[in-house]
Amino acid sequence: MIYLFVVGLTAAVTTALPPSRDLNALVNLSAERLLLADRVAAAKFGTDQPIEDPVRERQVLDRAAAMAAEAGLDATGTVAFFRAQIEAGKAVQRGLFDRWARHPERAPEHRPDLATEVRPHLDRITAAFISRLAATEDLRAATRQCGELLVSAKRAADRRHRLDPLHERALNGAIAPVCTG
Ligand SMILES: C=C(O[C@@H]1C=C(C(=O)O)C=C[C@H]1O)C(=O)O
Repeated sequence: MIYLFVVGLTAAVTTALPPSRDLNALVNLSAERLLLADRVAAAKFGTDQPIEDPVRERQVLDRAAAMAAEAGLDATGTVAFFRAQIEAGKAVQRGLFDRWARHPERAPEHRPDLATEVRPHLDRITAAFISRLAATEDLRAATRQCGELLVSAKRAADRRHRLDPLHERALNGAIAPVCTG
């Protein structure tokens, strides 16, 4: 009950954004989430915590679906969008594990705490995503306009975050569902 109230309140606040004319903020959030995968990987590398955690994934997707419903977004499409974010994030984690195993000198020295530091940040990004998905609902269709806006937003995010090939490829996967309507 309290949970539903909090979800409702969050959605009411997060959907208050005016409609967007571009996809820049949405794609930027995807890039930010992928950069956070570096901290997720740093939290897990050298521990027995696996990259993939199906229980946590279910929680992320269920929360996104609940928030989508509150915001009047299509739950199936929203879950597909978050599934793409999760898969892209795991691809980054795998790439970093591989890199750090081959070059231990490049492995992070600090191990952030997944539960208290990193996942709360990911949860805030989920709420921001819902808000941005609602603000871009009109733009996100299988149209040429959406495709062009997506290419432009992707270029802007690549430049802004100076993404390396690992993150750049992952971002391609993360934004693939944006123009599927
Ligand atoms: C980010 C994590 O790693 C993986 C990716 C997840 C995600 O992108 O939300 C969730 C669980 C894990 O499968 C995590 O464990 O929190």
